[in-house]
Amino acid sequence: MEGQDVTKVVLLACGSFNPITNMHLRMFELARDHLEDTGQYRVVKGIISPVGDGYKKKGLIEACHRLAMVRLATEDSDWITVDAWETLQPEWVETAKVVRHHFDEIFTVEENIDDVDTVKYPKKRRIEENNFEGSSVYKRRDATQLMLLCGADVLESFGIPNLWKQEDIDEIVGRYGLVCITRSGNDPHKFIHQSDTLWKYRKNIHVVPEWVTNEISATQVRRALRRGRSVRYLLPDRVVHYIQENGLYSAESEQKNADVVLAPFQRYTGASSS
Ligand SMILES: Nc1ncnc2c1ncn2[C@@H]1O[C@H](COP(=O)(O)OP(=O)(O)OP(=O)(O)O)[C@@H](O)[C@H]1O
Ligand SMILES: O=C(O)c1ccc[n+]([C@@H]2O[C@H](COP(=O)([O-])O)[C@@H](O)[C@H]2O)c1
Repeated sequence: MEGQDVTKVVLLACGSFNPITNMHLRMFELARDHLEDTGQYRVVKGIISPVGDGYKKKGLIEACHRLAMVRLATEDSDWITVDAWETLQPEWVETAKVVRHHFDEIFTVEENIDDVDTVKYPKKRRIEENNFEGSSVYKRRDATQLMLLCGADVLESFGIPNLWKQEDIDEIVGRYGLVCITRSGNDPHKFIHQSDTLWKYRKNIHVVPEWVTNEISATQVRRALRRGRSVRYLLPDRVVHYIQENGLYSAESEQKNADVVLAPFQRYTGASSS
């Protein structure tokens, strides 16, 4: 029987998924094992949220295809799902807003369950902490916690000057929590140590080591496809077939958005989108 102090967790992964790879799916398995090993959490759901076309990153193919591939990739999973809300927004949505949207969805469902329960039990209100200090996110004991799941490159991108808004980092890490999968070339522990913000919220950041070095990246997959090389076993078979049937990822598609001078996420940095 589950202990009183086990917190239910929903994991949310945001990214281009251009295309989804086996490593994206593996991230969820690694994160679930790591969190559940602590005895403090039970992971009840994983959500993949592909970025919309408004992100305008170079080489980003149409959202409908990226979404279809994630659907095929998660078809057999009994806990990892795809959510199209972010993907279908006409403009790029900052990640903090995406996390907030999903939190509100979970909150609404739980409040509705509470409303039904009120007939028998007094209504339990969720009390949000106004400041994000400390590790506990919500005072209501049975509330589901939403955590952002990402690779160490995304965590380290918090340090790129003006790329992320400071208040968004505070909200994501301080209010919700982060699960970060190590990636070769990144040192999340060192990065957390060197950032005052991340150090302050370190109890909300779960760093998950990937012992089997697995450097599948969507960039490498697109490159292989452009060159007519096999990508079998890097991606779920159904995704490989979808790419073949729809003739996705060519030299031409890699030039998509190449003429975009300043993509929305580069609004402050002017950094290259390639
Ligand atoms: N090999 C990997 N190890 C750990 N995390 C990964 C790995 N590949 C992707 N991720 C994480 O998956 C999430 C979504 O990633 P994204 O769609 O940008 O894939 P990507 O392979 O990094 O893409 P690209 O090569 O196009 O930049 C991000 O949080 C990213 O850090
Ligand atoms: O919210 C932000 O300010 C922000 C700034 C840069 C990147 N992001 C998100 O980080 C993810 C990065 O994905 P990718 O494929 O560009 O590595 C994607 O979901 C973006 O929406 C978010």
